[in-house]
Amino acid sequence: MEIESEMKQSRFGRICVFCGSSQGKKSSYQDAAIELGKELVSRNIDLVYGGGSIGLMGLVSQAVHDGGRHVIGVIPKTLMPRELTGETVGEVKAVAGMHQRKAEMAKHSDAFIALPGGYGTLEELLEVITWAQLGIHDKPVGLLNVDGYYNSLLSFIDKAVEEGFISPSARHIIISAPTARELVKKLEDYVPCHERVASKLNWEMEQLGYTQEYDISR
Ligand SMILES: C/C(=C\CNc1ncnc2c1ncn2[C@@H]1O[C@H](COP(=O)(O)O)[C@@H](O)[C@H]1O)CO
Repeated sequence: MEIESEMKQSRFGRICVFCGSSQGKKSSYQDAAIELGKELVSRNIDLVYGGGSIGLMGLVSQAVHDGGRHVIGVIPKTLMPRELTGETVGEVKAVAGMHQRKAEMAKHSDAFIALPGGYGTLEELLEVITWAQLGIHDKPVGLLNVDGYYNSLLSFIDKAVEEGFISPSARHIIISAPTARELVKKLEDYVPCHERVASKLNWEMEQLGYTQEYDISR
């Protein structure tokens, strides 16, 4: 029993989940979103996500909310009408636009997980990977590779390493696993080991026009 409670003690207070605004064709994608929500609840981790109730976003947020953990949905004002994104559970943070949303989601999270999704999910995932590579943050980034959904992306990234566009140490930024339980366990154990382009710099997202309140490294 003691071992069980030790296992559930997380180093993360909040995890940001990127995922499809669609549900995907296979029920395994929907099951994985709910499983991930339950896994966060079992480890007392709160959720940060893109807001709304559509697609996998709705399933993961509902599962975390139903389990009694806090949910923060970060949503641009233009996407706030209910007919666009549905009802948001938990706390809603309204932001000016997509860039501010990503910075705000990152700032409030201790780690990131991508479930299956489309362009939006890929863009959010690749941005936090790029930020890790640059040394803007050193928060773990996980890919929930449900039913091999991300196999071709992982192969492409390996190809980019082979061809000299991604350094082998930066390849280690992405942590992947087929189930939520295995993935969160790996994220808990993650130690950053890539060479940062500009380590220990106090990034303030100046390039995006944000001030110190958007420093996501802390
Ligand atoms: C475009 C319209 C509705 C989409 N509604 C969305 N509401 C909230 N957040 C969204 C929406 N669409 C994309 N996102 C963000 O991107 C990620 C999912 O995108 P994907 O392309 O489905 O993978 C998600 O994490 C959100 O942050 C009106 O027709």
